[in-house]
Amino acid sequence: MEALASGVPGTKLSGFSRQRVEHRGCHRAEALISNAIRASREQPNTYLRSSQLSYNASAKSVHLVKSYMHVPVKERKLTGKTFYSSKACTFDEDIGEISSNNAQEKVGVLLLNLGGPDTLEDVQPFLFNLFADPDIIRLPRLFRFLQRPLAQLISVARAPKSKEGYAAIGGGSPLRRITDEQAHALKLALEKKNLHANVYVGMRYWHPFTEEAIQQIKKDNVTKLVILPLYPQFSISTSGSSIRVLQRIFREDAYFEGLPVSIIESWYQREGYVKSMADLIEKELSSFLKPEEVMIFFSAHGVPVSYVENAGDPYRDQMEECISLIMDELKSRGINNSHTLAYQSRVGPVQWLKPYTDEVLVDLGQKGVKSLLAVPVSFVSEHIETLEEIDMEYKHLALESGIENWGRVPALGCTSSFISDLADAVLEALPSASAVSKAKRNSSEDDMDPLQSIIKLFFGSILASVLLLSPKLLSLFRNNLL
Ligand SMILES: C=CC1=C(C)c2cc3[nH]c(cc4nc(cc5[nH]c(cc1n2)c(C)c5CCC(=O)O)C(CCC(=O)O)=C4C)c(C)c3C=C
Ligand SMILES: [Fe+2]
Repeated sequence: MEALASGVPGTKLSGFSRQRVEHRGCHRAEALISNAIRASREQPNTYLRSSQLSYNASAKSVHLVKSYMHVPVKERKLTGKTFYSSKACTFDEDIGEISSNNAQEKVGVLLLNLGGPDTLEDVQPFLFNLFADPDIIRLPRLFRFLQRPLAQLISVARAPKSKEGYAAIGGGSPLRRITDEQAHALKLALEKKNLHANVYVGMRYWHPFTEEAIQQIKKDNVTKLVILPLYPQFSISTSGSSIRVLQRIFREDAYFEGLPVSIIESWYQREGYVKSMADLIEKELSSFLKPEEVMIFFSAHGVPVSYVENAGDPYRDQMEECISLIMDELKSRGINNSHTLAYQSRVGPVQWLKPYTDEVLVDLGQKGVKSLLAVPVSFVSEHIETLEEIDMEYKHLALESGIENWGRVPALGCTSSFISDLADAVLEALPSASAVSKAKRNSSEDDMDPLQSIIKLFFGSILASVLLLSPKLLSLFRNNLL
């Protein structure tokens, strides 16, 4: 192996990711290096840290290893685990022919998603799974043993309200069907691009569970795996939670420990995604009588403020960056509508990201906005929060508040430009697949001595009883706020 070029200095940065691009034939070696340098300069917030190009004479291939860093849009003090703040960066350069899989290689793509109840009977157990997730209800370590009893309590209390919502959209979530369709479309798109891969679906809170998909991947003897969460932006509560489940499984299974894996943590910044969103918005705007007067209303799923401000969740930064990329794309097409971003679907009594969608709608109506186009932006399938919350609740509220013309952009679903871009993301991620090293256990609780555990349990139980029987909590149940 002969090194051809290396080294580009970086600047003050806060995390880095590595991408390996394989290119057949060495005639474009110099061009690739200069492209990489140019691309790193053109990528906002991204800097090429180093690059190394080597030529393998026997394989007749050139390897370009690019290490580059990402600086978050706004510097925030991250007190949480830095694991959550990194993201896989990709260049939109033409990397030439990507090697299609050889005979022994079995590529798998695992799509991660939230999952939803198939029937009304599934609603309460689905909610239990959701609230039992420590990435959804983040209890202090001392109270972790309360996670499941609390999940039981909250899921039973919330089920009637959730059931009404699912009943209004046909008696269950469409998420499983749509995600299966996306998986099928992605498999076809990959085949078109010369990659034969099995595409699996792993849901976090309902069937088919991530654990089921993982068993199938092992059965199929997959030799390289790309993990693709179907959330454009990363949040601790969505992609982070699913990746945490995978990390636990991988740690405990020798097969997965040795399996080359590549995780695409977020992809809201991909040109294909941004353009596909802009296409949908442009099309929907044209259905208004006076398209130029329509306000584009991005409605993102909220998360509690504490995720962003205390736990280092990059979600809000990524969401803001995503909106500005979509608006830039629209501007480049001569579409200069006004726009705004608000957060929907808050649950429970804590503070969530603001401004809240319902409050902004009322405000805009009062200020005299007459035409509004709602754009769901955290998720790429139709689901309860688009079909019920936006199309029914928010539409009703908007019309009541003085907005006269209402429209809603559909979710991307199986839009071909979008699926084709996801396929490109998979192809670009494949070369960097590497075995997941055995993560160090960092839970001091696992190593706690038995006496310490008993003391914690004792005081924890007293506090828990006080908490659970507190008038505030009981009134929340009565008022159906949970
Ligand atoms: C209680 C905390 C919740 C956080 C944090 C949260 C983050 C979050 N969720 C999505 C996407 C979806 N959530 C969906 C349903 C749903 N989510 C919560 C709670 C939190 N979500 C609940 C209680 C429910 C159930 C429905 C309800 O009772 O309101 C779904 C819908 C699935 C479906 O069945 O159609 C999606 C999708 C994102 C993107 C996100 C953080 C960024
Ligand atoms: Fe949610």
